[in-house]
Amino acid sequence: MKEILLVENLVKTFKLSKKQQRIEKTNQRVKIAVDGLSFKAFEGEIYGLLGPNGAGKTTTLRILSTLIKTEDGDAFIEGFSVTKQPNEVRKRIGFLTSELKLEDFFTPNYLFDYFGELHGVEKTVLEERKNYLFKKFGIDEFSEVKVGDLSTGMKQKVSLVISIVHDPKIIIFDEPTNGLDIITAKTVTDFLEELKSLGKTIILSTHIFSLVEKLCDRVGIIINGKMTLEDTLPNITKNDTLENVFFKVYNAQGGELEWKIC
Ligand SMILES: Nc1ncnc2c1ncn2[C@@H]1O[C@H](COP(=O)(O)OP(=O)(O)OP(=O)(O)O)[C@@H](O)[C@H]1O
Repeated sequence: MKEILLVENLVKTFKLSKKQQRIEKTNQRVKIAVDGLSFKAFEGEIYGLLGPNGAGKTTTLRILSTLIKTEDGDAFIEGFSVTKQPNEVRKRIGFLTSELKLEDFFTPNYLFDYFGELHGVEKTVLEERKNYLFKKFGIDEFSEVKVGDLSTGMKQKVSLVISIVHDPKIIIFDEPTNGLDIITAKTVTDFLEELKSLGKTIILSTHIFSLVEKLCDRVGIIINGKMTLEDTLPNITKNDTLENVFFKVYNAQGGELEWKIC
């Protein structure tokens, strides 16, 4: 198996404002969001980062996507360092988060072309890719409708196709089905499986056990910014459910329960 992603000892801390201290119920001025995190992902696999709210999943994925800088350690995508070669990394990754907000004024058609050109995708390739993806996600009917007038699900689908406009080798999804209705969520999860079958590596963060059980080849459980358990899904679950395994690990860490109900 070819190693596509290598994450070594990432560390990220945030200064907490008074308001954040109140929310986090702490007097500490600094929050260690990611605490020496390491893991690997291989070609053609779906890797799930599973963890409760505030575990450090989003922060980790934002470091891998070169949106924020790590304070220590490094991560390598096809051997390129996120700290030293961010431009090379950006060519090879697509990043999607439900927090991504597309500009309301533009149409899906315009945005796809704009980001495609930004990534230097050749015009005929871009057109072919757009036709395929817009048809697949039912965007073609809305391609000239301004984003501001689209439904939430359609906006999310547009964000998804734009995140992969440059056909990246590794696709990073932060909570890929968050806020989607069941039909759109299924379209997205089916598409993740299709990407995997094309040899792409997918890293996704989630707190939904069933999503991990359905999709992921390997799983890393993050608690308090630390990797507490990492293995293939069958090795992690053995004869148990992922949920049971997770709570055993979580309780062993002395964690307080803070888990979204899905
Ligand atoms: N910009 C920031 N400033 C201060 N604290 C932050 C910032 N970003 C994240 N944090 C804190 O870092 C910790 C990890 O946050 P992160 O968003 O990475 O967790 P997560 O695992 O993605 O959680 P969730 O499932 O809720 O999205 C949390 O305690 C969060 O409040």
